[in-house]
Amino acid sequence: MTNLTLTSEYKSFGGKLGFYSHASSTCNVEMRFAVYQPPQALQKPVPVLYFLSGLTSTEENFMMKAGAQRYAAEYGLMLVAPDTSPRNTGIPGEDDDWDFGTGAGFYVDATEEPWHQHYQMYSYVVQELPALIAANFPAQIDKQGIFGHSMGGHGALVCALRNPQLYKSVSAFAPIVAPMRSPWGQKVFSGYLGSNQESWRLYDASELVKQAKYHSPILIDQGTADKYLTDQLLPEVFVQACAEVNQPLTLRYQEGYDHGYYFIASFIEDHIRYHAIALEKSQ
Ligand SMILES: N[C@@H](CCC(=O)N[C@@H](CSC=O)C(=O)NCC(=O)O)C(=O)O
Repeated sequence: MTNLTLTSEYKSFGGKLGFYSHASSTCNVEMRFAVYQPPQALQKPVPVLYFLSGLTSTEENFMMKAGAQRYAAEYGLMLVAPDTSPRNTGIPGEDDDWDFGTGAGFYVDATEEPWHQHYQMYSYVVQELPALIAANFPAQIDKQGIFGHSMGGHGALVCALRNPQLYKSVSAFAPIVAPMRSPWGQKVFSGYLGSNQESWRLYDASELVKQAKYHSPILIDQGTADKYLTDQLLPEVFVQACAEVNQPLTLRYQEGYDHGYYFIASFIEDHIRYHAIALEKSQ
């Protein structure tokens, strides 16, 4: 494997789950990610589905808790889950808050010191990681989809809306769809991007969708018992933005579900099927 260290590997649903580390040229520090290769990948290259996790998560949470491998094996998709931030960078205070710094890279390219040198999660996810996947795994790199949860749902929407040619499908669980209006978003954008809110717009799905519609319908699941629903997630802002530009959106409010992985696991099959169909159809 070029430039990758395999740290552990497990057989799962006839396929292979591996955890990897590597020296990242984008984040200038060691980065980690997980890859699930379905059994079909033994015979031929398969489409790739990236999952971006939420605040405090690592590359492990999704693979351990979502129950996704069963469906990835059924539909023949490779799953890739990166860590949520650089770690152990030496930046003073990087571990002080659970919603800023370590575990909270927010999928932006930081422009502010001292974060700028390492916190380049947008470029890492969109450029360096897909290049590593293409070089080291049996991946159909022209068939990539992306999804995520909460902070990672925000990241997935931003990556897809800014790079519709790279991502043929996008979906999210309880995403932060209007970070410029949410306390989490305002805190991290101030720290990573500075006070000029023009630069924040590049990382706000509700702003981006108004600039350029996405080529395919977007799927979002949102629990009604999610404690972050009304102050942090603000799905109604995205609904309004999509309506303004006639962007097809399926937003499903799931009665009684909270923000956690029991919710994600309940609807993971729908999301994987949605991506499998879209990636199969894509050119
Ligand atoms: N520590 C926090 C709770 C953090 C939390 O709920 N993280 C979510 C994502 S929230 C938005 O991005 C998560 O996915 N956690 C990982 C998991 O495995 O559940 C607190 O004390 O409130």
